[in-house]
Amino acid sequence: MDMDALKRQAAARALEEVRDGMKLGLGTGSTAKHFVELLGDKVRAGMKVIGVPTSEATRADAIRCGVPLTTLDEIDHLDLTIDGADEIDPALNLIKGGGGALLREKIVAAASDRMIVIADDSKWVDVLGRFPLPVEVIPFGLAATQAAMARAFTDAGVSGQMVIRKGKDGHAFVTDGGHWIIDAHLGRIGDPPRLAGLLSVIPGVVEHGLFIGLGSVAVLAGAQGIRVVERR
Ligand SMILES: O=C(CO)[C@H](O)[C@H](O)COP(=O)(O)O
Repeated sequence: MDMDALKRQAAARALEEVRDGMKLGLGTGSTAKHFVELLGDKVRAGMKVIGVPTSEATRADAIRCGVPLTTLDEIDHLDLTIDGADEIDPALNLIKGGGGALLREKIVAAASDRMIVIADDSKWVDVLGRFPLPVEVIPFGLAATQAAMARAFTDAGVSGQMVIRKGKDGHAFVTDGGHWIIDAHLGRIGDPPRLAGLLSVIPGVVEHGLFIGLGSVAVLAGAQGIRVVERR
């Protein structure tokens, strides 16, 4: 089975957790897009839900699929967020931000009672860090921010190249919030909560892609079927 079919299976399994009347966080990326499409089918069949999109891309998808939307200005709390991830470890720590939406994704996940992470099982890893860690930064003072990030990496026992993400036009990729992303190629992140804490206090860092304690359940689709892993 191809990867895209696995992503859709994970999305379909997560949809079983959605109940009438729920306020939902809608993730970003190819797996989350499947979820939004399947949710649109349910809405057309009469299900009443309302969603908060985590990116302009997801907003457009949700509108196309007929999913009613609101914002975290109008409501301050969500029942459930369903989102993809770039890596998931056994503690359900995540690396997110491959699609550049990590800031809104984290705000939405943090406003939710539960977060279901949907993925094909290639995203499951023993230790986070093979996927470059996205860090959303303010362009002002970039060299100083990168120097502070390098010190944080040393303190957390990791190291690696920092690459400013480029868009298709060859210029710096700009997030929905107007910031840039540095992809940090760290290899193995032995203590993700420690690194998360060290990055969070750097002034030029808007947010980082380590999601610690936010994922409640992971739904992983693989050749052998679907595995549901709950955070202990
Ligand atoms: O964090 C994300 C976007 O910022 C995505 O959830 C992550 O990149 C996974 O994407 P995909 O489902 O396309 O593999």
